[in-house]
Amino acid sequence: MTLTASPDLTAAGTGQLAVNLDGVVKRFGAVTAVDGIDLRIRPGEVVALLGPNGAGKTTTVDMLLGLSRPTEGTARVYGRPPHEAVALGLVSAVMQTGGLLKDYTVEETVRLTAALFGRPRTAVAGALQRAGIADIGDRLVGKCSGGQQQRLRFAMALLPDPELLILDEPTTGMDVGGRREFWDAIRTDAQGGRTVIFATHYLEEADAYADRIVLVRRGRIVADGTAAQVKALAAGRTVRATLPGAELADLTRIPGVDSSEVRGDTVYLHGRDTDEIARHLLTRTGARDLEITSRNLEDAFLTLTADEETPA
Ligand SMILES: Nc1ncnc2c1ncn2[C@@H]1O[C@H](COP(=O)(O)OP(=O)(O)OP(=O)(O)O)[C@@H](O)[C@H]1O
Repeated sequence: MTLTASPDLTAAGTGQLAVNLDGVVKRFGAVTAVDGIDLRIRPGEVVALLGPNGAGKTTTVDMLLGLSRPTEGTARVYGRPPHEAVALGLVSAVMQTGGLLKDYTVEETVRLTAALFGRPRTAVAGALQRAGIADIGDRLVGKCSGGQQQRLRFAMALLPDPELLILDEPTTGMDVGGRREFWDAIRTDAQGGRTVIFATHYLEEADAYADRIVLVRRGRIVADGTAAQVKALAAGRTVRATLPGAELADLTRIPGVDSSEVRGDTVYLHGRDTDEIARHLLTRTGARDLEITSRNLEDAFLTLTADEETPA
């Protein structure tokens, strides 16, 4: 199955860039984890990298954090190679696990981190406050919930006052309440202008907390737009028709088509104005047996990110 995102959703803006990935490919031996990603993120954007397991999200995040280098292409963060941006404190990360000692209190943990990285003590109270954990400063880390531990990692990441915060699937395993409190803290902080990139496979999380959703499948971007644009793309309908010998490239050019798919003699055309698509098919092509169906957000996400072998 092949799907194409509508061109207006893939257009990148101009201006000073927080992140600039240009033709980035990452291979691990025979495995191509990232297969040609171009991504431009402006300062202050809150961006979700959304995709199923194995889509290449963590590999992309690792390159943005300078933990690995692209096999091809270039990665720049605030105009610099990522490892330099990290060393300068321009970027920090909230990872999913690790890095916490359970016998320290919340506040001691942040103080210790500040001391280790030469951050001023005055930054500690502010970081606890911004992460929404100032009231549990004397709680032992081992007694904190999963959500509180993530907000503690968030507080630690805030110490250098980074321009860009990167979160790799930060709420995996958290309950609904913990996730909400965690994201409320991130959102409130981002209102101050910090750039935030988070990887997730929770569609609702991307929808609720990102200004922009970048859908990744098999190491490629398959859709890129504001949450509202991707939602509109996802909220469209599908025209199914029998059209032997159809070429994907021709289908994608039909007015109103956002994405298309060919399976044998059957074509699937997805778009917002399915009447227009149906009219075109009936008047300009030999299509027959038309059927129009609605898709919900979840279906659309699965379709956009499904593997080639998986029927949509
Ligand atoms: N160090 C590595 N060596 C070999 N293959 C790797 C390595 N790291 C990642 N991969 C492969 O690259 C692909 C992308 O993996 P990646 O972890 O980036 O995906 P992801 O979107 O973050 O998935 P998940 O949601 O499961 O974390 C997968 O097929 C994975 O098995």
